[in-house]
Amino acid sequence: MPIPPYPVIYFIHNTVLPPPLLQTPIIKIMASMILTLFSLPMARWPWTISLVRCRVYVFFFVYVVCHLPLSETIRTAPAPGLNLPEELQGYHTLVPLESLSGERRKFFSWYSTVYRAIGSADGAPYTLRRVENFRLMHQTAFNAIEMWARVRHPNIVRVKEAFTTRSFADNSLIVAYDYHANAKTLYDEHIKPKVPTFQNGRLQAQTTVIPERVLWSYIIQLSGAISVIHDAGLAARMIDATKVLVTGKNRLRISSCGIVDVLMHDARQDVGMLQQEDLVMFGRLLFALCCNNLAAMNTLSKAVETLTRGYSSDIKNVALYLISKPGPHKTISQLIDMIGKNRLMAEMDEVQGSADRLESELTSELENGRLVRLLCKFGFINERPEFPRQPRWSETGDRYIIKLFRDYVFHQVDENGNPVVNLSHVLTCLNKLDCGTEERIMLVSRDEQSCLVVSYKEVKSCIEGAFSDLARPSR
Ligand SMILES: Nc1ncnc2c1ncn2[C@@H]1O[C@H](COP(=O)(O)OP(=O)(O)OP(=O)(O)O)[C@@H](O)[C@H]1O
Repeated sequence: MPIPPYPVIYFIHNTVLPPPLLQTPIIKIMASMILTLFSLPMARWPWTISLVRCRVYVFFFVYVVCHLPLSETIRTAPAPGLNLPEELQGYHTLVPLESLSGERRKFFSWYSTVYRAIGSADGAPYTLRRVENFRLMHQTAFNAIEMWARVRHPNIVRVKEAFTTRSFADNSLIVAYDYHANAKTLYDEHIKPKVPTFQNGRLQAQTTVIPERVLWSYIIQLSGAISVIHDAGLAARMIDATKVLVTGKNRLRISSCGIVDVLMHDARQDVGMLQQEDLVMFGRLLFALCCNNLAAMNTLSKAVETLTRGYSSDIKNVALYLISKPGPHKTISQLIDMIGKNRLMAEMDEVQGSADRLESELTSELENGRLVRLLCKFGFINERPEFPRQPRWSETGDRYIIKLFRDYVFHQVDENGNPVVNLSHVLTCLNKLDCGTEERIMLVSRDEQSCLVVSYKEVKSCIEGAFSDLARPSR
């Protein structure tokens, strides 16, 4: 079935059905029914459905089915009914990453919304933070964004660019960032009250206590990020549980960098002072995480008490140091010294261990990729209906070996004639084929009239020959 061109899908998506219908379970059921229908032989299709109409429906429902499980990972459909611009200075397919209904918190004095959008230049997803009704007074406000765009750190969400636009029917400021699928804020991950669950037969509120080991990892990651920001002559100005993202297992990234510099451009402030404020904000964040409460610092003595109950004196010292009075010796490097080399080494070991785990996962995916490529070649070569009478593809030609090998791998039967479905046999054969080993196997035709002894190496060269023959533009 040909893949429908994007404009067709887009047209159907936007015109045929009202958007809310796209989300309903009934559509899912209808979609699977139509797909089943399509998979039936043509003779059994209801006569009322013409081939063309059916194809349109199928394209549409395949499209809907593909897009229904919209998750943080896959957001490809433009958000319906929100009147979002279709194109925004090199971005398209805007999808809000937060609810636009209900009470909205202000971002400083402005309302802001975060969208995921696709960059037209590279097709990659980006995050756009839009500040509503913001009038840019001086173009120089974007100088800071240029400095931020040069900052690269694994614990900072990369700033891409900033621009103003009237595409939302107001004066909006847009700052574009890298997009991290499935990102949650620290607030959502640890502080937001969770739905109560049944435990030991009773409905109980869920509390999340962050283990001390994880907290140290957070402290180390954020210290590294802040250190790079301060070294670049900048200040983060937004170290807050709602602005630090968790993008993987305990992996933190400071988001929304640079935006405050643009918003507050006119109130020029000393960078040194702002960097001192970063440290205090970092301390507040630590208290919020340890006490499970964003406003923990409002009653400091209680917050210190809670922290002391749950964590070591080293954590308490770090938190108190961060919220202490600014001073020339209060710096992020001083904090890194306080963390100590043992904890830094432990974090490094953890990072290397996790890199090893990822690499080994990736290696098995590579193996899978090789096997899928081989299977695709098989699919292309076997049972080509257009060559039944050509000698090379006949029962005596070299392509016959491929057919017998396919039977050897997939169509073996036991002594009672029952199919043998043995995945490890298939994988072993395909791996030997991929390596082209010298090991020889006996291939027997289905009528047992012909029998060939060949090596995997020979089968491999037959397959490669047949495939390159097929792939040649003019045979
Ligand atoms: N770079 C990013 N990549 C992926 N998701 C992001 C990115 N930045 C923000 N998000 C997601 O967008 C959502 C909204 O972000 P936002 O900063 O507005 O958080 P918030 O909790 O709604 O804060 P506020 O209450 O201040 O609006 C969050 O769920 C966050 O996970």
